[in-house]
Amino acid sequence: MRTAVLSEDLQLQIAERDRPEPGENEVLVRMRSVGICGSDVHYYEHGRIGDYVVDSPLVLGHESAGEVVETGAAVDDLHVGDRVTLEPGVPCGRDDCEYCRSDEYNLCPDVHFMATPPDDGAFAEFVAWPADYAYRLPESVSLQAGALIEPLSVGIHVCRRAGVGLGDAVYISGCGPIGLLAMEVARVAGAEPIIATDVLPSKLERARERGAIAVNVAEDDPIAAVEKATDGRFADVVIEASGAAPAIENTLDVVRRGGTVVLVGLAADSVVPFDTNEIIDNELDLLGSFRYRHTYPTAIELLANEQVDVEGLVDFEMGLDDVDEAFRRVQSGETVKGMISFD
Ligand SMILES: NC(=O)C1=CN([C@@H]2O[C@H](COP(=O)(O)OP(=O)(O)OC[C@H]3O[C@@H](n4cnc5c(N)ncnc54)[C@H](O)[C@@H]3O)[C@@H](O)[C@H]2O)C=CC1
Ligand SMILES: CC(=O)[C@H](N)C(=O)O
Repeated sequence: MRTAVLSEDLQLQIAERDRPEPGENEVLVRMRSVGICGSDVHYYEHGRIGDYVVDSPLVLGHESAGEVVETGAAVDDLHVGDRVTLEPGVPCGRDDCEYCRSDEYNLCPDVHFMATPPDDGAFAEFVAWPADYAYRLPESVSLQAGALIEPLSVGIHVCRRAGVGLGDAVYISGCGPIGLLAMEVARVAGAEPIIATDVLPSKLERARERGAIAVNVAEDDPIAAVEKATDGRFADVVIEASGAAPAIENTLDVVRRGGTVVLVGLAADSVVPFDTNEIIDNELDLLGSFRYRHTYPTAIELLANEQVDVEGLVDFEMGLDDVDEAFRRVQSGETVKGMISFD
């Protein structure tokens, strides 16, 4: 089968690999649609994210959907022909794992996560995956939308962490896929107004189309903008989804007293100055949000009910053979989401 493999010297090339055999609790999925995530592009450019280093050939891609073509002997709830999306993180599930036991499985330290060294991802014609982490898609949900359940899940988890609710003023910095999808979920939860910031007009336009007050922080003062939008009250919830140091610093200036700040964007340099007394004086809840847990069924429902739009994020779709060109397009920074489709 064909796969797109990133070599140790950071060449992204098509390589032939053996088609995997599904284990007894696995399904074999013929891939149909796989999104290119910022983390894929980061590995492609730098060969590492923190301690995860591409020191042997790695198949990228973790936003995936396809069709079941074979099932393991012990799988009885999925069948050949089912259209599925794959949750890319499979925790260890051991009884002595505190996180798996407590159901905070996204925090399992021994998770296997697609396209995170040494675990291969989904830019491959076939992927064998545990059936427990493969979710059937209703007919009304396209395979492209199914693949984008992964970043949508990040948005659901961040809104759950923040407890976004009816009438909350939500401020989101960063209008990439994560910021925009957090915005979609916040809107469904009843947030109003939503103030979104970025430094690129093309990204801000996507936020505006989705009903947000869009602020270009390269030109305008975000603090004044949020003050005006909330009649001086400031944001109930701040979601930082850019990873940019100035935006992270800014979070404390745009949140109301007693409000919540959730950091989801990963900073290139995680040492960002914070006025800790401000956190205390204003009794802020400062939270982190890491991937997601129990979000796939919710995401499928949101899509089936047409409550959120994920396909509107997609700028282009290319075949697996053009994967390198597709990565270069995403690298330009002007697109929100590029997809690889399979024949
Ligand atoms: N915590 C988690 O579980 C996850 C974290 N991430 C992280 O979330 C962040 C967002 O992911 P994507 O949307 O895929 O990235 P992205 O790179 O597509 O989007 C980031 C956006 O922030 C904008 N930006 C840059 N400087 C800014 C500033 N000063 N103020 C406001 N916006 C600014 C950029 O122009 C860009 O549109 C990344 O740091 C990524 O690594 C992604 C997935 C999961
Ligand atoms: C940080 C990422 O972008 C990636 N989706 C991950 O969850 O590792």
